Amino acid sequence: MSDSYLPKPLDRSEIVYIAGHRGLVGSALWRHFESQGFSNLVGRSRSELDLLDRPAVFGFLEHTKPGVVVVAAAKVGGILANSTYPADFLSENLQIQVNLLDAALAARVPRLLFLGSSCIYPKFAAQPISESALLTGRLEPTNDAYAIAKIAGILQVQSVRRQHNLPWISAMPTNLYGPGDNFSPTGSHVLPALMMRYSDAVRTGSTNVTNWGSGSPRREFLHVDDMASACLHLLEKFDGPTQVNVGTGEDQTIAEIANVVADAVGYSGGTTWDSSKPDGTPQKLLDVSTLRSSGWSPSISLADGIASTVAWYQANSDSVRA
Ligand SMILES: NC(=O)C1=CN([C@@H]2O[C@H](COP(=O)(O)OP(=O)(O)OC[C@H]3O[C@@H](n4cnc5c(N)ncnc54)[C@H](OP(=O)(O)O)[C@@H]3O)[C@@H](O)[C@H]2O)C=CC1
Ligand SMILES: C[C@H]1O[C@H](OP(=O)(O)OP(=O)(O)OC[C@H]2O[C@@H](n3cnc4c(=O)[nH]c(N)nc43)[C@H](O)[C@@H]2O)[C@@H](O)[C@@H](O)C1=O
Repeated sequence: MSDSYLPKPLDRSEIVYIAGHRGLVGSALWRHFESQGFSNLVGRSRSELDLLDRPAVFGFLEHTKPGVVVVAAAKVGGILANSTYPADFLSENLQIQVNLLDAALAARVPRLLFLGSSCIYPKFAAQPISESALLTGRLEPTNDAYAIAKIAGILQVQSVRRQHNLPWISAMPTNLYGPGDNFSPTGSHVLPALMMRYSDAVRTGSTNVTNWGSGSPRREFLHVDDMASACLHLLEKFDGPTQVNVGTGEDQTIAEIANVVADAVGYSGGTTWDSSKPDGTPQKLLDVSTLRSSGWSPSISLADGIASTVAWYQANSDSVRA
């Protein structure tokens, strides 16, 4: 039984496959693993390996034989994308993760980290949300399809542990942000959207900005470089069947966050709120005591993280993903 596995430092020459290595999280994982001395990182772009192509995924993992796999590939988007395209979010995410996990099992990959999301928890879970809240209540409708796919991934990891004795683990990140984010005006998460909107207002001299929803929902944000460091920490220090929450343990209202972004870009005009857009879940603050007690805590403050990401966005605004 995998409960007997003792987590240990990873061999820096181990083959580490980062699925989704060009995305927000995957690219941060790549940077972090490189900075920690890993010399055999493997990544494949979608044009090189479409993770929806099951035989191709099996062939790739059988041939590559990684010692570690991190599943950071998924169909990801903000509240509007999730609520507009639920069938795509459900189907693509189920296929990507089932293909990767089945192929990793066939290749007997010894260590695997599956990434889910804090939206797996019930809409009205007690705050802060502990890992034990999983499957105790109804999901938030704007992202229930995506959440169900992620819950299936957690269950698949737990099932492989039980049935096949492999020490695979799962982590549930809170809302993430940082360089390399998706800056699509309709598809992105809130922070990149605010950075674009307030930067544009300063550039064009506009004196009003309109954001989505009421501004009252509370969210917790973690810089993606901290997320990458938490992933390596978990791979080296944690083992167990229960998914581990990854966050800061602090949250703010969206209106407060909007003010931080406005200040970071030097915007001094007004802000209004478009109530025709969804608020989503009222609060999503993770209980991060499991991760903290394993010896990890974040190192990038929200103010510093927003300031550096704004600077990154302004330097790269011609070439960001949209
Ligand atoms: N961003 C966030 O706030 C949060 C993210 N997470 C989780 O973290 C993980 C990574 O998310 P994030 O980095 O933000 O997402 P991104 O959209 O930035 O990156 C996802 C990556 O997956 C790749 N991918 C998607 N579909 C396929 C496919 N069919 N074949 C090959 N590659 C594919 C994308 O490739 P391509 O670039 O070609 O599209 C991209 O590189 C996900 O599991 C997500 O659920 C969890 C909580 C919050
Ligand atoms: C990470 C997480 O991300 C998604 O859930 P979410 O936390 O609701 O994410 P969001 O970042 O899109 O919105 C946060 C809040 O912010 C408000 N808001 C204001 N103005 C904009 C705006 O311009 N864009 C967006 N996207 N939101 C805005 C918005 O109305 C909401 O109240 C999941 O679908 C799922 O993918 C998931 O797991």
